[in-house]
Amino acid sequence: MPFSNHLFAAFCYVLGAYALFPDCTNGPLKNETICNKSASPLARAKSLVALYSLEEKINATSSGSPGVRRLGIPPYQWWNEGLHGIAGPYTNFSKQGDYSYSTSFPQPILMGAAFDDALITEVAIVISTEARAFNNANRTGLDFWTPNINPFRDPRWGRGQETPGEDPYHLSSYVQALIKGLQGESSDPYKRVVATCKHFAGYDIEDWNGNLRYQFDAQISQQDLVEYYLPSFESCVRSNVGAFMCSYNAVNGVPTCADPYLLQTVLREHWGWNDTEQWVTSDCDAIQNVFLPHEWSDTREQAVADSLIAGTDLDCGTYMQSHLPDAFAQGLVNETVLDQALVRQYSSLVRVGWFDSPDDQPYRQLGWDAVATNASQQLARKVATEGIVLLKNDGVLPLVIDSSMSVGLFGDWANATTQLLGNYAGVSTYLHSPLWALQQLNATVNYAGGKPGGQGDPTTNSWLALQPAIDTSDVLIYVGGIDNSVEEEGHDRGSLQWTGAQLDVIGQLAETGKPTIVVTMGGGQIDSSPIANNPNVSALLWAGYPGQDGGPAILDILTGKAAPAGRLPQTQYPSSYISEVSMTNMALRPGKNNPGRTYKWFNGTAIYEFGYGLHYTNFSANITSGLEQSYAVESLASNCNATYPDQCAFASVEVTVLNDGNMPSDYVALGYIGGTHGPVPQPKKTLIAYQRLFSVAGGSSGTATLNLTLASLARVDEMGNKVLYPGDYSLLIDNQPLASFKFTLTGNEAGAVLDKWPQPPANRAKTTTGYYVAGYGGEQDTVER
Ligand SMILES: O=[N+]([O-])c1ccc(O[C@@H]2O[C@@H](CO)[C@H](O)[C@H]2O)cc1
Repeated sequence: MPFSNHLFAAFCYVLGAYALFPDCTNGPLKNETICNKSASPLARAKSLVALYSLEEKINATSSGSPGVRRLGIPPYQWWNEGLHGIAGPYTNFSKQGDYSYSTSFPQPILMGAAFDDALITEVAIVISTEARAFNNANRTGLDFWTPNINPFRDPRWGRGQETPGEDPYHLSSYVQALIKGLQGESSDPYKRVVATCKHFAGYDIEDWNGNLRYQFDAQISQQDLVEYYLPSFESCVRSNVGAFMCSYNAVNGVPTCADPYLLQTVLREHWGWNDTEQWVTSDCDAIQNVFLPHEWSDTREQAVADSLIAGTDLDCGTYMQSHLPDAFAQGLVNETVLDQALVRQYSSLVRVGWFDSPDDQPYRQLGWDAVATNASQQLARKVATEGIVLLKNDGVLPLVIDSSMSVGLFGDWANATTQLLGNYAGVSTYLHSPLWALQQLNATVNYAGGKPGGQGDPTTNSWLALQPAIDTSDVLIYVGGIDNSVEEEGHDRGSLQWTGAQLDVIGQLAETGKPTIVVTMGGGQIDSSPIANNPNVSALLWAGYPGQDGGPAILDILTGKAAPAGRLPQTQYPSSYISEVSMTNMALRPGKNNPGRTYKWFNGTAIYEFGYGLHYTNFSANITSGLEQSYAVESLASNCNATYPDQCAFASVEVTVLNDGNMPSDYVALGYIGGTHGPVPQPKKTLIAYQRLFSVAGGSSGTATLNLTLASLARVDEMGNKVLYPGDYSLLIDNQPLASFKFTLTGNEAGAVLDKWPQPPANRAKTTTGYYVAGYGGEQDTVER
């Protein structure tokens, strides 16, 4: 469906006065199993689907499901977004008054920089609470197409801002915390909302040199898939996430929405994702793309049949609605597969309580007073503050800003409004810019920011008069960087350099010799070496897209009201990096025309490394206890009986962190495994645990507990197996190896396999027949194509 049609559908939906929920008390279904609260979600959903005609079933494959009036099933819009607050094309914010706004948190790239998983759960609880309140007012749905957890592999990616960063362990841990807050505990009688892990898999190109996301075929080795592209998705499965979204691109020749290997063999069979109440949606219009431009299927009918059979249960769009009737007529698909898809959808709606009366569940009582509360406003500011990263400081920070001071404020972002939010934002409670925040502090403010739209202008013509503001100020603050005019959905960056005239202006400020502080914004890192290397620039901060209270959060850090402790969630590469590797090269390890990707494999020198972040004080980390010197690989592996090797404990390491300075500060302990073991080349180091410590007072210590499992030690072989290898191991905090934590594993050079990876079928050609499709409720079917 073209964009304009989606907009039209959104318009109709927002205007439509639909019934909210099926009426299981008085409606036509009241005596059916679907309304029986003591029956299982599977039995309830099956009973409903059994009442549908084929036409009604086909209609229900669309994200804009029309419902079935004769059965009292209202329309349901599945497409809802919630990346950093409720949002999306079908969420209805009033023009004013109740439900006219909600809480807008920072973009995930900044939330990821906080390395504070408990805080992410708190954020997600606010989002799911606000979602429920909006849903009760018929303004949004109960499932949300968030999180975006494709790892931020290449700094050019226009949507890296939507992710927590580049490291797969970090993403996996973050997403587990997030899903817990969005959905609630697995044991809860009702899910808060359904979360959707997207985009499965290998999706991280928008439009780079004519390589469009709708068409791109990502060539990924099994080793890189298991090591890098899939762990965050596996973490979703273990978090019992309710939905997955397959992506626009193909992986190794097969469009993901039509790939039974990814959707069935990996997702449901190998990882064990629930087969009866968890569903896969396509990305929007991705099923159409299976036909064109992928040309995977020869006809439109074949494309919808291929996708449904492969395991895509819902179509964002109307392509299945339009073409399934002919696919059935041509015998390309049977009703068992369609029933399976619908049973998954409706079981999921049972789990959020769609069919049950408001008295049965707390979430149906939530109203406007649960939205944008004081506590959620404070949380939005806190998470931004926790994420901000201090990259450079000659001692000028923290700044005392009082009425005696005259502060010059410059840059495109100084008076930012919606820029603060980044993409996939709803309507926020307010938008507090750095200028607004500075004006609350009682100092004299000399503002000379760029005008909106100045990003593309390589001159300072559109800027307010700089010189008078410079001359009358004691300290100069520049707030700039990039925004969604440079990095966005559908558009990757062509350069990692600062845009427009920004560096010229920063140079002009620094030349005065007055304290000059630069705050850089945006999701993808920009090469800030000219700032890092300029001795006249006193300080540099990175603040991502900081959300509705971004300005106050920045000022909290600048003034020392909060101490900086965020860490970069992605590598800041030199701008030459992008001429050394094509964006379409998915390999992580260095090789021909590839200097390697991420902190693990990049063989050049980063401007600022992943995990980098300064404080207003000094920390040193150490451990008091050592480890046994030697372990046998075989016995470690054979003693590990848990379903997942990372549930088998190896060691719990207590790291003592001393604050050597005066200021209290948070500190993020990032624990890495280093050493020489397993296949070559070796990664420089691998993040395996982290913990944020809070308010460690000057002169005292905090303790971080890093829980190491066998998965912390495992490496991935070329076939994608997770293997425990003999060799030398060390534990590092940041780049500092802990002297007393070194050990060896002994055993056969081949190591011991902890998790055997299912290989893709040798023949993945489109003519393959007889794809295996697991049936629901224990039955299994092989569907002939
Ligand atoms: O036609 N449109 O209006 C439209 C808008 C956004 C869009 O992007 C896709 O939709 C999002 C659904 O969650 C996915 O994250 C993204 O890849 C795809 C299509």
